Amino acid sequence: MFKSGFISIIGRPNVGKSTLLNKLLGQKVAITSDKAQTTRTKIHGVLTGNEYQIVFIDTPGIHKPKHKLGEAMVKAARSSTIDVDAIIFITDISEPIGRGDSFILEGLQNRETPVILVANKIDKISEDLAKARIEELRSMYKFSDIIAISALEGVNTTGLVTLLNDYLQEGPQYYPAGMITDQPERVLLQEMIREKILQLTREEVPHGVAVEVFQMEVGKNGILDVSANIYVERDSHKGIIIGKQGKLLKEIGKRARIEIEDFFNNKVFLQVWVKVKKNWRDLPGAINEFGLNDKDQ
Ligand SMILES: Nc1nc2c(ncn2[C@@H]2O[C@H](COP(=O)(O)OP(=O)(O)OP(=O)(O)O)[C@@H](O)[C@H]2O)c(=O)[nH]1
Repeated sequence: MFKSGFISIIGRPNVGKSTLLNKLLGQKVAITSDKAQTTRTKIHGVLTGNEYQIVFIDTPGIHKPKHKLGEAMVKAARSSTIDVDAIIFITDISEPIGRGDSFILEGLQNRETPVILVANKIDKISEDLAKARIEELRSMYKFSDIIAISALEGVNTTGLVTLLNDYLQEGPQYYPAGMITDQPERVLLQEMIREKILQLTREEVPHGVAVEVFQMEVGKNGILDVSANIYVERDSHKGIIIGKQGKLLKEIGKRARIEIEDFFNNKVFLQVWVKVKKNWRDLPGAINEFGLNDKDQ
């Protein structure tokens, strides 16, 4: 009997949702960073075994939105919990349980969908402390299962897949076996470039960055030509991203090119430009244009 199902991964920003998804799939489909609010849209990741298929939905971290983009992100995360077979509520167990966690759990009360507590980052704290925090969480919600893992180090992640199999139902294979994400290649490239910006800049800048790949074609010489615009919200941010004598932009381009070459197994010529689009995170038009609206709503 073939089993399948949809499982949504939700939690506060920065708890490790995307890291978990990538680990479960054995391939990077969602970018990660040490900055909160890295993921901006819902991302489907597909795990296919001999007898099962799990479609994971990675979501933006649930937070108090400060602009229209934030509102769209939280809406995307919330809508992902509807019509799924199970919800993974993932938390960073190395940090004290805070208002952010209880806020999400309150929103999940009275749901019929089972909620699995995934206590992540156990590599960072003692077992006793992890146990105490898990107990505290258990008193806040009636979880259908609880598992402690390290998404980064892959501790207990296969155990999680085994556990998730119990939540699947007899059903079709929704995606072909070799497909691991529904994101178009263009979007993957945009995200790869944005990840490098997140890695190389500090708090204020990366949140206001959007990347648009507007050209992607293999030239006669066999090299893949990729051209992209990086949009920032302020002139000062443009200067930061370009860096002294263009150094930072060069490094962003270099790191992104290496990853894109690796992804396509092809030589790549990457060109990037930095443009200012004032306060785009509050412009519904720009959010639509960058594909950041929640399409299911
Ligand atoms: N030590 C440790 N770090 C982890 C673990 N899982 C994730 N991280 C780190 O936590 C940070 C956030 O990880 P992400 O996967 O981007 O978190 P996210 O929940 O998807 O974040 P948003 O997109 O902002 O909602 C990154 O620096 C990860 O490397 C873990 O199990 N152990």
